[in-house]
Amino acid sequence: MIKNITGTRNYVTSSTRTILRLGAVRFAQQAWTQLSEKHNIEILETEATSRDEFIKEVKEGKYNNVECITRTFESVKQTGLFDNELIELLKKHTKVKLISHNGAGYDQINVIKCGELDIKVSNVPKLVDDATADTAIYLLLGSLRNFQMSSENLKKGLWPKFKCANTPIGNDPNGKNVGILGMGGIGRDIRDRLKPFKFANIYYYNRKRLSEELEEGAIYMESIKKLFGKCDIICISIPLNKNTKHLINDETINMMKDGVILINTARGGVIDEKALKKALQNGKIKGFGSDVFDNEPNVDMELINMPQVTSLPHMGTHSFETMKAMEEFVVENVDQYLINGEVIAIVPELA
Ligand SMILES: O=CC(=O)O
Repeated sequence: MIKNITGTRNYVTSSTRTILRLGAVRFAQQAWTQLSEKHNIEILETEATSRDEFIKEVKEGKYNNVECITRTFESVKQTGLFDNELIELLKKHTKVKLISHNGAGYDQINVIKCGELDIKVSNVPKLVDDATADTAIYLLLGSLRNFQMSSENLKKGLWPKFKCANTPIGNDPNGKNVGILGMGGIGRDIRDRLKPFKFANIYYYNRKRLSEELEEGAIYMESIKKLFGKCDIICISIPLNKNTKHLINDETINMMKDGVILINTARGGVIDEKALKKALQNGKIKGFGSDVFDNEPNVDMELINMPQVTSLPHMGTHSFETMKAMEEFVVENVDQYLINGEVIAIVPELA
């Protein structure tokens, strides 16, 4: 008899299903316990603190019986990316059939390779939308009004000597055009939150135009160029993949209006940060509000320290309710897989 990590006692028999759980469980202990009570499972965790150590464990056969892997965004520190090398190794040294990722964005996983090797990948759509859209609104208002800068100036003691602690005068949303690049669940939730702010128009670009019902008054632009040419503020909410890597670069920044404000709650890799810094320096981009950065958590401090930048350390879904729901959804995907080999949310590339 083994004592499962969840505390339930299961016998490991030939029918025991093995799960490798990567990354901390903060709020879904009960869901994991219920899973252990429902199925005859064994849950393993890694002791690796680096990719090299993890690969060693895999090669030594520690995970030979693993059928499902659950992972978090942060567990990349222990395993590195789920790239070709790691996926091939896992295929060779385990029985992996499912990777259940805790997050909407799954750019850390080469899902195409997984598909080729008959490994399903599930993610967490929808549940992240509200918290991420809230974050976009915070960044948008903060960028328009220079709130982060004012707070830093306040801490530096620039008040009362200077009015508003010497913060430059900001702008209202009223009458401006706002654009949303990527009109999936998060983009649509951003649109809904933007409505009360009296923008002149809410434009969007998406690979496919939405039905009128789903558009809910947002105006479709047929190209990124048209969207960028119209908007005073642009919110980015597209996934990172090989087509969107550095989509915001010198050329596309040139398509934008002078003095545009850019908001990113998607992934840092969508923006070429060299081009971004240049555009912030020469004023083409007036403000940048972002929750995500290239090479995070080792971010470019020169960019972070620019006064026009409103920044957060990737905390779009960092709220109790959302994190709990996301963790529980990962368990639901595993449950479904254990029942019939399917998952609730397969990533679109493998659907
Ligand atoms: O970044 C957060 C997510 O992908 O869910």
